[in-house]
Amino acid sequence: MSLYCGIAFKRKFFWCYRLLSTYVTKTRYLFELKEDDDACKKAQQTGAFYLFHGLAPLLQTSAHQYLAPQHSLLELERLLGKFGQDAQRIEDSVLIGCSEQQEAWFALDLGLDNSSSISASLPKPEMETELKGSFIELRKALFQLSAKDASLLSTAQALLRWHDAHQFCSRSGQPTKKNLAGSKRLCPSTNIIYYPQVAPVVITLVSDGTRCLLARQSSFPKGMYSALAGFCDIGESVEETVRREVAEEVGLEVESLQYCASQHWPFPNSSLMIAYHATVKPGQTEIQVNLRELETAAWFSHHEVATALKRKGPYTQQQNGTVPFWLPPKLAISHQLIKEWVEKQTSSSLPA
Ligand SMILES: NC(=O)c1ccc[n+]([C@@H]2O[C@H](COP(=O)([O-])OP(=O)(O)OC[C@H]3O[C@@H](n4cnc5c(N)ncnc54)[C@H](O)[C@@H]3O)[C@@H](O)[C@H]2O)c1
Ligand SMILES: [Mg+2]
Repeated sequence: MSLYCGIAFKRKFFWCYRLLSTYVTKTRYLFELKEDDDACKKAQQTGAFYLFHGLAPLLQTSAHQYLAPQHSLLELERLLGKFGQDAQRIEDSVLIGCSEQQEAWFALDLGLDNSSSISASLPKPEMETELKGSFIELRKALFQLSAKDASLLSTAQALLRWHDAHQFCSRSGQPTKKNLAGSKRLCPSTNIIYYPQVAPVVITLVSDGTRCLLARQSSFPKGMYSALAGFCDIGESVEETVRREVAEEVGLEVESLQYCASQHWPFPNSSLMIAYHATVKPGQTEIQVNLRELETAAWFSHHEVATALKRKGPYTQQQNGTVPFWLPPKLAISHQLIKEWVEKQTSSSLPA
């Protein structure tokens, strides 16, 4: 063995036997389950299942919060048997993550009518009674879930929706087949592989140095304002999308940009929200609202925004006919963006 080979061998040996961190081990395990149907089938034996009906997750109520119950494979087989369904239906489930102890987590929709005959929709009220919970629209429940459940159920819903909408090959028109984990679909006649899609969306909090710009769409709950958001067009960088969206929606030109954070967002389909702080020139702040996109937009002072952050909507109309101005709840990235701006303004106004 040459000196070079000896060093390479030792390096390889060290690499294989080095203790991997829990995070790396978990990531590699999930990768294996996505690539290998047999490994995924084995993981289902000891895994936990989250149930959905027509894309609404099964939830149980506990002290002003919703909990997402998990079911074992055995419980699921028993449930399907009770409703005259074949256990083969479990193959429709999708992998959504795993615990640090490598317990794999799956999601299964019992209400979607699949192209295969084994997957007829199961009756919702009877299932709810049997499962001692309710299937609740994710949009209504999201902000009353723990951060972990919200993230898991958002991923699950996005993935289940994508599979439901991509059962046929867009080239051949033939049925596509999902791999067991649900990380892709294959058309057996053209060999085209389809992967779950995510739409990039920018969300921008515009500031003129002392105030920030917030807007409303008519579809928002009454009184709620948020930062400006918009889908990326094909061919654009995210920076270009920020500039275009701000110009399109409020008629202002962005001067500088600063990246804040990103978030998966399951509505309306599956978006990757990419959040930015932006500034406009102090002298160029006159808003021209694009009424085809927004109901209204306005500048708000630090004090107004800091006060609104403390309010928890949604609100109903008050006796004088007004609704208090409030902001999206904690789990939404717009909240994080606005909170960060408020904190930055507070610290920059403090004496050094
Ligand atoms: N998580 C948060 O904090 C947060 C806050 C605000 C908005 N959002 C999300 O951001 C998204 C985008 O905001 P917006 O509605 O102002 O976007 P927008 O300003 O781009 O306007 C929406 C319009 O864009 C078009 N469009 C282009 N590409 C699209 C695509 N891939 N999917 C759907 N429509 C597309 C449609 O005509 C649609 O009506 C919304 O879906 C909203 O749920 C999330
Ligand atoms: Mg918009």
